[in-house]
Amino acid sequence: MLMGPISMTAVNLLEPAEFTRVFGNVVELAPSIGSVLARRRPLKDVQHLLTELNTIIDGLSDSDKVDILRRHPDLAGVLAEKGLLTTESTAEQKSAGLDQLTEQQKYDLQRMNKSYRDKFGFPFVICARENKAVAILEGLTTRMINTRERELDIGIGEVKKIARLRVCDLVMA
Ligand SMILES: NC(=O)N[C@H]1NC(=O)NC1=O
Repeated sequence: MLMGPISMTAVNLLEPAEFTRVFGNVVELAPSIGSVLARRRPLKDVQHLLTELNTIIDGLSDSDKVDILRRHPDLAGVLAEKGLLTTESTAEQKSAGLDQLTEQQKYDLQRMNKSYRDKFGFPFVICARENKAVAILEGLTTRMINTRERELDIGIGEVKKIARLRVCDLVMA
């Protein structure tokens, strides 16, 4: 069991299965991304790791990108209410103050999340650690009017931001 951030030297030495275990959730519930990343080693530094990770994500087909978005839990959704989020997502949603919403805010967010999913066929994804609850509610309203193609792009951009912060928690700078 690894405790705390690890050095890049250690990252490069991890057995493939161990690497996938450690990096298997930098993209939410997408361990296959971790496995592909394992094969891109040796990695010079954190920046190199992040560049490779972004290249892997950019190289996915549109349908695989949609699949990645669909692995993300709704913000302040049913899974959050039931305490069934991943450890990472729990901390992220908390950092945005999504565990402190008023009943009205929670209702609004859940209703808008549903409209968004109905329109685009994938959930609204935003990097919660870079946004507070009010900004998330505003972002959802603004992004709702975009095209599906644009939202796939923005959503994947947010996945990369989430992944970057998760990587920074795992690896020493
Ligand atoms: N729907 C959505 O954006 N979920 C995510 N965002 C984030 O920062 N962590 C998540 O799980």
